[in-house]
Amino acid sequence: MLHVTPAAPVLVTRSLRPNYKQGKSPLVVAPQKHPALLPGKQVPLGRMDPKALSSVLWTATMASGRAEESEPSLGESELAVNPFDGLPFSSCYYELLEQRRALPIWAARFLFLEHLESSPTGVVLVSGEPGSGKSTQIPQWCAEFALARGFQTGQVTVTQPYPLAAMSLASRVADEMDLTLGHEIGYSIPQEDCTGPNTMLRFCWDRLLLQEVASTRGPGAWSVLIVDEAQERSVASDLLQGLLRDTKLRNLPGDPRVVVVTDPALEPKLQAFWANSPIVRVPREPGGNPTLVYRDTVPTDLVEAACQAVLELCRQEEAPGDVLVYLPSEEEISLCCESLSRELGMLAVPGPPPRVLPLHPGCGQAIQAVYEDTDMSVRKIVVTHWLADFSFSLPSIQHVIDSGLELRSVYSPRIRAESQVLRPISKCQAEARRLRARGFPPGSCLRLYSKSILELEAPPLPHPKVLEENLSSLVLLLKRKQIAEPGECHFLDRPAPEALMQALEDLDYLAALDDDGDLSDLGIILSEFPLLPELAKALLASCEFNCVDEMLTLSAMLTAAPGFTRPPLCAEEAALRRALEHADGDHSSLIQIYEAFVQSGADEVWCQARGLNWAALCQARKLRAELVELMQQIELPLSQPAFGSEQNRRDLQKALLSGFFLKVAQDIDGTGNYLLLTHKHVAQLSSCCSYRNRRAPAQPPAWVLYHSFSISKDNCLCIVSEIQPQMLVELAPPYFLSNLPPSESRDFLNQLREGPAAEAESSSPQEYGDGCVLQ
Ligand SMILES: Nc1ncnc2c1ncn2[C@@H]1O[C@H](COP(=O)(O)OP(=O)(O)OP(=O)(O)O)[C@@H](O)[C@H]1O
Repeated sequence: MLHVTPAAPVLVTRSLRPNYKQGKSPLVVAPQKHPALLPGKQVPLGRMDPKALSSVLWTATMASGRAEESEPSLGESELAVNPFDGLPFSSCYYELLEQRRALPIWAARFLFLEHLESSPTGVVLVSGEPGSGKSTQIPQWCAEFALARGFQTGQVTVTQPYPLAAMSLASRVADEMDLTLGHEIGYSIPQEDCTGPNTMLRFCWDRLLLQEVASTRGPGAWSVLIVDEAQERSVASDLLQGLLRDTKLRNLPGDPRVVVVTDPALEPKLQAFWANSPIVRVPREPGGNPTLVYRDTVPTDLVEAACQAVLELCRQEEAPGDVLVYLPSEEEISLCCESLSRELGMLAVPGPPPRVLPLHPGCGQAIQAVYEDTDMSVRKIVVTHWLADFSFSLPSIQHVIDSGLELRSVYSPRIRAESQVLRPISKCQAEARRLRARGFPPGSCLRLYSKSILELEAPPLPHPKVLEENLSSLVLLLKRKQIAEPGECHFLDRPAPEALMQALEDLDYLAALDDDGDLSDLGIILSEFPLLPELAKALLASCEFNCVDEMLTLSAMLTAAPGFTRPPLCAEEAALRRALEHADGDHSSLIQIYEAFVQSGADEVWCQARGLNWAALCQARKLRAELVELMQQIELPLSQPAFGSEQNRRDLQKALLSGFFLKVAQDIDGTGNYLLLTHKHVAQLSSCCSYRNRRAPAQPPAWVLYHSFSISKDNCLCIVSEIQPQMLVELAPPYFLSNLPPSESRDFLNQLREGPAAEAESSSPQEYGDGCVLQ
């Protein structure tokens, strides 16, 4: 619930406020908050009649009305106060207001506000093309609506499918509303909560909101919930909509509203899903269509083809303007940026060389650079992938180069494996990319593929992620607080029954469910952690095995820094990296890398020299601190660091096996062909695995535990450590072992269980028996 600070009875100078924005007039004024923000002056709950609505909307949204008509003189600006903080608008506000009013969505403002007030379902749909102003303007109008109602049911929350988009939008909207980021406007993304007690508009990663809703943490109430970028079909966005439609999340007092924002391509599906809800269609931008060119064949080297196309544009004097390049993956973005930076520096064209900017999740906060207007005479080349299909609208783009492919991770529940799938983008994404080059004058869009590929191979809409992800975390959340049975919940597209069954089975093996299929006490604790269920289980088990310190590091590294390395660029880098490898396997190497990183003082240059992703390691450090806090809140014991001792090595193995017993493989012929116990699938160690890099003639370990299995390029096991089968027998639930598909490995394990292990168990219950406490 939002706590609104009453107006202070003293004079306040704006310059005294933290994060005070440039450009605001340093006037000394008495705060003049909107009456709804003053104590005892709140607008009554419930529906308002249309006249009251228009009067309240006028007051709330037109408190800045003088401002919106035209930029006032200095004397007038002293009168025009921001209704959200009672302070005069700055000159920046008026500049941005001009830009806002030019957005296509501005024409639909009053229609939207009317629907928000009067929608019979409490839900409003908004459909408009990328760049029309949906993500930046709708939240502001909802904040005005909520202000008119006194924020009685909480803040306005906007979900985004990508954390970086949430962060970037919050910063932009804070500027547009002339408010302070971290105060009235905030954002919540993994390991970063930039909100305060007075935050009334919050941009939130959709997954995080779902986690908050399911757990006991977080606000859990809102005046308006905006589900933005619904066409991205993230699991959390689809699920939130399902729960909202089933009114599982809408039994809140005070008539909270829901706004679902989408690209026009998903509009028919959403309209059917949200029957009887009004829809606001944003008028099309009047800009001309870009010239569209197809290539007859898909180039074998996409990076090279994209670079050549950029260079060609830069050589043409008649083709000024910024360029947006779409490639399939982060790796290709990096290669393309490196190559372009090299070649553009040597290009013989007048003026300064263009600026090359990557735009992908690994960029972190640096992502905002794509919006910064440095020198207008410097051309910007932004290289990106699916992240900028619908988010990150850049107004200066004139030319688009579209590879037409995307690399996505797809999970197969049958073999519990991720695969990296290179596939054509959907027609909807191709159209969104083309529209980025609309404008005055219209630019160009080069598709590095043929028209027939688009027509015959591209699906109409982006793939729903609920059909492509491991659902165990989702099912855990649904079971929490008994929000809904996964099978009963309405989804825009129902997840495959096989995927739900596998998720339930995995949770059952982890002892997260009780005999009735409800969440067990252990399951409730697991659901509190922002970790994969098996990793959360390993962390809990580490309390039993006295290795919490190391497991915390490992959990943070496995979650926040999965892509923390790239293949070494040179022999020196490879040697420095090899020095960080640990003889006990990849998990211990991760701990060792983290500790060395902390010892270096989180030094970026130290990371670069070893080919380590500095931003990912910083993220891991933040997550580790968050996990420590969570452990303390739940009153779980912490332990002293003991990394490197023999006892600690064994303890870590036990803790890991308690969560990851489903991910064990045996080398069946002594040559590195590993049989996955759960599916009888054979895989090899990944080329990054420390066991592969050992000096010959080292033998690969006979039994391993792996973190993930990918069938994409090389059918490989990633992040692998040796285990003892005896330990597996002791720590995995007995019925898991009996349920394994028939194999020599299974027979061996069952023999171990029935034979000496049983004796060992009875004679030495302390050895491995501790794990049973958690089962
Ligand atoms: N983080 C930002 N920094 C600066 N300007 C921004 C930022 N985000 C959006 N804008 C500006 O706001 C305009 C409207 O973008 P907005 O994101 O609201 O459109 P949209 O319809 O939601 O498109 P999309 O679906 O791509 O998000 C853009 O043209 C851009 O100029």
